[in-house]
Amino acid sequence: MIGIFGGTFDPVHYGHLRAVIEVGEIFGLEQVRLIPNKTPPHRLEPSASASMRLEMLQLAACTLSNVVIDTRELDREGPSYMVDTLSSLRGDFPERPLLLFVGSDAFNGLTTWHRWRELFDHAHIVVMTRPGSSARPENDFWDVLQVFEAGDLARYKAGKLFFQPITQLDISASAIRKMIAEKRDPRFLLPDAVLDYIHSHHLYQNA
Ligand SMILES: Nc1ncnc2c1ncn2[C@@H]1O[C@H](COP(=O)(O)OP(=O)(O)OP(=O)(O)O)[C@@H](O)[C@H]1O
Ligand SMILES: O=C(O)c1ccc[n+]([C@@H]2O[C@H](COP(=O)([O-])O)[C@@H](O)[C@H]2O)c1
Repeated sequence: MIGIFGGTFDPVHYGHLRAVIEVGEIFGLEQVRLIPNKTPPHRLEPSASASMRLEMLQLAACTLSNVVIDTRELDREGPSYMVDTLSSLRGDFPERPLLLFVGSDAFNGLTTWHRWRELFDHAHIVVMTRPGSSARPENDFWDVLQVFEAGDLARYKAGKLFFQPITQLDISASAIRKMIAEKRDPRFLLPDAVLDYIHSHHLYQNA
């Protein structure tokens, strides 16, 4: 099974990294693909450029095993729609179960994503429960798709919805950007190498 973890990563932090390790272990994933977006469809333009967000991700993930940084969204023009990304990954991995991981905050907006129903044609969706955000908006569709045994994800290539609690780390990129703009110290919320990069490139000086 292959894990897919998309994000803006502006910047990457320990909430992301801890989640990647935990889902890799829990589901016995052969690899987790970290996919930074180029043009996020549902939010303002990121503060750091795509190439800087990628460099920070590389610094953060270089010690993780079975993690691949996948640049297909950076290589594509236009909005970084996840349905296009999953369709392209399905082409690369025709026979493997694909697990798209989203935090509960991202899941709560899922029905506003571009062609969202088609996401399930290509992958399962695993919702990682996250502090400050309860993970189940009203939607009859979810009852049809939800499975309660992680083993069901391995039996099908796509199409199931699963909720997975993970260690709760109340860390967000927006809070880190704000701390830096306010000249506060965000150490231990993100890797030192990423923080050094942020300081040396004078990122996030303005909130
Ligand atoms: N602390 C966390 N624990 C679990 N999942 C997280 C955490 N932070 C982010 N995620 C998830 O990682 C994915 C990418 O998130 P993103 O890169 O937007 O980070 P963010 O911290 O949510 O950023 P921002 O604060 O700018 O919105 C999303 O699915 C999000 O829900
Ligand atoms: O495809 C969409 O319409 C879509 C809408 C909102 C978010 N996404 C993707 O979902 C992932 C998490 O989004 P975010 O905003 O929490 O970084 C990231 O890979 C985004 O590109 C995708």
